[in-house]
Amino acid sequence: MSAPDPDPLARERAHLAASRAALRAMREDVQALDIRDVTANWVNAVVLERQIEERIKALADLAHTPLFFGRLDYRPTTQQGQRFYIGRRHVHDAAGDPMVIDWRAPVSQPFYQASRKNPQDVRLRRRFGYTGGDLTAYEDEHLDDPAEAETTSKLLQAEIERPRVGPMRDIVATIQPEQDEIVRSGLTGTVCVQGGPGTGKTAVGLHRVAYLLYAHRERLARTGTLVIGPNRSFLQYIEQVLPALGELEVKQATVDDLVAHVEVRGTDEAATAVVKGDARMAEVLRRAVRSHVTPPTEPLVVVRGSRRWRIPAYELEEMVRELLDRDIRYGAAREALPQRIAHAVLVRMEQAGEAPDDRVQDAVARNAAVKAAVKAIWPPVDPAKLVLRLLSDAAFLAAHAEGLLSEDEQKAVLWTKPPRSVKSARWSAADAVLIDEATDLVARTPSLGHVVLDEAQDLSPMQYRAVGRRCSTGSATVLGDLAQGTTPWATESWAEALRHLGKPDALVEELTAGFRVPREVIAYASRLLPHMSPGLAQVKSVRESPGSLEVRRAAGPGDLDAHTVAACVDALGNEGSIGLIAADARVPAVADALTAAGMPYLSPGEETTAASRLTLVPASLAKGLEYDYVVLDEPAAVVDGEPDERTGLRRLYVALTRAVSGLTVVHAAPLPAQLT
Ligand SMILES: Nc1ncnc2c1ncn2[C@@H]1O[C@H](COP(=O)(O)OP(=O)(O)OP(=O)(O)O)[C@@H](O)[C@H]1O
Repeated sequence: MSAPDPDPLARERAHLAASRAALRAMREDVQALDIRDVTANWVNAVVLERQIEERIKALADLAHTPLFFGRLDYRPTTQQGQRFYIGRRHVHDAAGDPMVIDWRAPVSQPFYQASRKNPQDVRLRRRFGYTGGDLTAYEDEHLDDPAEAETTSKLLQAEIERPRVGPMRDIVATIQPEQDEIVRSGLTGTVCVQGGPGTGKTAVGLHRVAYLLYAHRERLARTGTLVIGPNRSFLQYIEQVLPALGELEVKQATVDDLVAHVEVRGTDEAATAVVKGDARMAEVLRRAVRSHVTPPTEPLVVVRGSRRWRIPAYELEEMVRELLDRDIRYGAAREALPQRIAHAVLVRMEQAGEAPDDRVQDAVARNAAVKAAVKAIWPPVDPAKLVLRLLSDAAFLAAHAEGLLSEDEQKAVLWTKPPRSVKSARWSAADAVLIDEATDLVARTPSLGHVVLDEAQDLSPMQYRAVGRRCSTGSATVLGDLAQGTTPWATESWAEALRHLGKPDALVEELTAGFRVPREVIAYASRLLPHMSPGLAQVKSVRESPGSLEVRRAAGPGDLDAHTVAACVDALGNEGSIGLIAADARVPAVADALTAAGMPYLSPGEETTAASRLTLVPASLAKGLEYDYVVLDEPAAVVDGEPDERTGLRRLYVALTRAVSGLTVVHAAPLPAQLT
């Protein structure tokens, strides 16, 4: 046993200073690189220079981001009793010895996983607390001391409650064991995470990407990674997390962005969108695309020089049948057909004693008669025009929907006033997904290496398919909460969703510990659960914050705006961000009331700053977002804003679960009965 350290904090600060100096030296080394001798040409030099610039950027020492946040001391018997500092990036000294280890490295894993039950050879785990950029505190767990009492980390609590300004931040310092398991699960498997509000699904998904990029950098650099979120404001909210972890190459998109083949200007009735989003539409489209193939009835005659070569109809038909039977895209088959025909011609030439070479084969494939035959047998299909016809031409739809869609369902998807052209059509979001499916039937959509799909519960089967084809040869992280499904087609079961995604073997994990919402607030919101998602467990909040919930009643509807504004004024008395959530229909009135009171406010997605902390959030955009304090205006209006009660209650559940530190509910109308 070594003697107790008289001033541990000073020693840790010294290590921080030394690590910073080492990082500076690493940066200076890169800056001093002279590439004149090693680059053969100008292009090489430009590429190398860019890489060097990126490396310099990656080695920046951000004053407000702690360089390390943890320390592991191994037992003397393992890792030679080594001590590792865990941080956001790897730092080494002049001799190449590590000063800080990347949180994603295998030796860092016990920082997240080791417990008294399974210490994983760790003797001491130390967590560091920072104020600004200064190391100001630490917390120790002696994992080999059975007598030491199990306590919840105060630093974790402080980290969660640290007031929010600006976009979402990373959680590397405090990833929990069950979260870490998902973060570090392998690249080849798809993981689906079911978790109630604030259980860290989004955080886990983003950290998993960072981990996978570390562990499989080259492969993913080649194939690409993508994070899919429900809307722009959500993507803006999360966009800083990966760059803060040093990952700058991950793309972000909504599902609508992925399928933007046409301009979306129209909307569908719920019943129509449900049918258009149903997986049976995929089969309707498949049939419709393949219906363009017309089996040949005439022989094909190819003239070359003085000779004529004849391919009989039955032989052409065989080629067509063979191409149709294979899992090959319509467009690829269309390209293969002329080559098949040319091959048949060449066989005949050989039989006639000619010795054609490869150039002849290509020439025959490009022969006008062959081209004309292919055009007649296998004409090009324009995906948007095909969908336009399906939705306009009742007979065409009926022919391909036979046995799949009922008459009523067919009626539901048909346009009452068919548009004249693809350009003039008022395409809906669901139509764009149909066009994406048709596009993929014609030409295979390239697959990425890994896709994170957040708020997945809201996708239709056809949307799952659209996402699935973008990771058909890669893997996915699917994140969602069945209780927060608010679309008419929201999924009721992950098994079904994963089937549509094309990943039926995905592992489904559940997160149950709630980090965002205080206990009192989650208990209040969970009263809705039995009425909208029976069977789903209530989130267990890790945080007790008495006094975090307040319900205020206005004397009458005329007083509601004033009460809501007053609640915002009170909330602004606290530090951090304030979200004022109101039913979409109430937003204009609430906005006017704020303006009249001289209170500036932001829209979701606009970054909160110390000077501007209040955001007015329509209930329909609240999903995935969070604020230190939330004022919820008129819950009954939030419920009434949806087409049915269950969706209304789910929307309310989302709105009630956005607060980190406090929720004030303001109402004039009676509260929904399920809440009281
Ligand atoms: N291990 C953790 N340490 C610190 N903070 C955490 C941890 N896990 C989650 N959080 C925080 O809890 C909050 C909620 O996390 P997140 O938004 O990822 O939850 P979610 O499950 O996606 O929620 P929702 O279902 O509402 O979208 C965030 O502020 C996140 O940073």
